[in-house]
Amino acid sequence: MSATSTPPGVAVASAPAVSLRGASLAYGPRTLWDGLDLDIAPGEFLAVLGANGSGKTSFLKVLLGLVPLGAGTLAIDGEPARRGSRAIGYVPQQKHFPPDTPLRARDLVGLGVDGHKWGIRLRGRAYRKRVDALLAEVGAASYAKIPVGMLSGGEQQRLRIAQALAPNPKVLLCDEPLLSLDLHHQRAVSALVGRQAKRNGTAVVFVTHEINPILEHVDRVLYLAGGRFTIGTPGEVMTTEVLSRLYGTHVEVLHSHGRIAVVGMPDRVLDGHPEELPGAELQGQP
Ligand SMILES: Nc1ncnc2c1ncn2[C@@H]1O[C@H](COP(=O)(O)OP(=O)(O)OP(=O)(O)O)[C@@H](O)[C@H]1O
Repeated sequence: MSATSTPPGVAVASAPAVSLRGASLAYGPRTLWDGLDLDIAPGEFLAVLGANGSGKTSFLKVLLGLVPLGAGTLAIDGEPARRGSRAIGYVPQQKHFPPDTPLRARDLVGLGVDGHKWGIRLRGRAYRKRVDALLAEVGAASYAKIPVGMLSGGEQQRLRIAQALAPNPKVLLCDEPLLSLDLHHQRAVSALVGRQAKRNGTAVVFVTHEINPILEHVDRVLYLAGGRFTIGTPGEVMTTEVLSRLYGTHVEVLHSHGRIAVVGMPDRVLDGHPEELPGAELQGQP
């Protein structure tokens, strides 16, 4: 499948929010991906899928400017990737705040609103209104004044998402943001991120093990496995033929009631060769 393609339903006129050409990443002798050509358009929602260790988080680290490409080029909003770019919002893989963190929920979200203006914190009405709106959007208004360390993992995660959305970024990078959320909040957060893409033109890169909670929002999938990848719409990528070819072994992709289950995925794939068979992982668990 061709790697560089225009996402369906996304306007072609605008310059890409993310552009990779001939990109590769390797740690020592191990290549995670190679020859990656990919444009992500403003407003596009890209899901990044793959087994443990396939390089999903590393892909985000490259976009964040934390890990250099081995070869090829990367532009974020037309500029070379760099640490601390205001064009990027980032929801990291979840870590708990220590219980004694001296920050209330609304202060954490507020850092996303004015965190870049060191020393000039004009916390007036507009600031408070924006923080209140963000808290309401992620369903966190009721615990706005609670210290973050006292909150549950799911509650903390909703705050991180609000913080990442605060500057209205050009590109939103999410690393497994639904992990500790219950089903209701998984749906709410997925819809919020989907809205951010479509209404505000934010390009979303969403790393996940489980495509079902975000399926209705996803434009394209980047699927990584054993040093190889494939890119396309969920309908193009999530098929028995395509994933069996990618994994180099037979996996079965089942579609039922709008959900997708991948059955028979190898536990680990190293450099294109399945290591252990027959593992099974369901992507369709409710
Ligand atoms: N700095 C590093 N140096 C060497 N190897 C690394 C480094 N960072 C990651 N790796 C290796 O690269 C591979 C991909 O790691 P990465 O965290 O990107 O995978 P992932 O797909 O996000 O995995 P998971 O689903 O388990 O979070 C792993 O085998 C990991 O051990």
